[in-house]
Amino acid sequence: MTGAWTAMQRVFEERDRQDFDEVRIAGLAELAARVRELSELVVLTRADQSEVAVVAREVELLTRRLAEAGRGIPPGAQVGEGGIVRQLGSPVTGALNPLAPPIEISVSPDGTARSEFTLGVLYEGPPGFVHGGVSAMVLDHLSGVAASANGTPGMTAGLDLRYRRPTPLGVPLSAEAKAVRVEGRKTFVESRILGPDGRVTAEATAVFVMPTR
Ligand SMILES: CCCCCCCC(=O)SCCNC(=O)CCNC(=O)[C@H](O)C(C)(C)COP(=O)(O)OP(=O)(O)OC[C@H]1O[C@@H](n2cnc3c(N)ncnc32)[C@H](O)[C@@H]1OP(=O)(O)O
Repeated sequence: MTGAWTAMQRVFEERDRQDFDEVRIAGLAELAARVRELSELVVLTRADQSEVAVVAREVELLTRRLAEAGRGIPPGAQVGEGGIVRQLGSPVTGALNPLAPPIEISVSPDGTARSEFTLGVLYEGPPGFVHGGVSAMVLDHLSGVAASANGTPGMTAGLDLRYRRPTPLGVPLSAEAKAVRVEGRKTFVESRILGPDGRVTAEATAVFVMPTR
């Protein structure tokens, strides 16, 4: 293990030492889900201006209420089926992060990381379609899980994306990633997102490098 990697592991360990039992995690996941719904309605609401102002004030009061309990450090991780590490605050998979869709990932015995998910209006790029940066985020993360599942984790050093066709919003998508080659500290991972018709919408080749410093 190297300096930067060891430092990151230490941060993870410190976060994992926090008292986040299953009940607390479930409670915070529920709160995150409600905030996610609220966020979507902020984009979609047809409420008039005065109602919007009242709701904004109420949300401000709720935020203050949580702030009164003080700020801690982000939550740690859960180890799920197949040893998959899921950071609870991740912007991709984190059940406790309202910005995360959040997507669920499983890893099959051959090391393929897979996910099925739907991305709503909060992730829109071109009207009716997923933002390209969001697709990149999903593929980066899924590829990282595949590299870890291969026993060769690392930091994303490169992500080469090809957007084949627009990725539709609000319909079931699937994605998969698999490590295809390891060269010293480098792990190459291929990944793709498929639309509901099974056609590839975006694909990527990522290289993960285990830091030396
Ligand atoms: C389970 C959780 C999943 C989470 C998934 C999400 C992952 C992330 O978001 S990680 C965050 C984004 N990435 C980063 O912040 C990384 C920032 N960069 C770094 O820390 C460093 O540049 C790092 C560690 C990638 C490489 O550093 P360092 O070890 O000094 O690299 P360096 O010595 O230049 O290169 C190592 C090798 O990789 C190769 N390499 C570097 N970049 C690339 C690239 N883009 N493509 C191909 N090869 C590359 C080099 O050519 C070199 O090859 P060789 O050993 O054959 O000469």
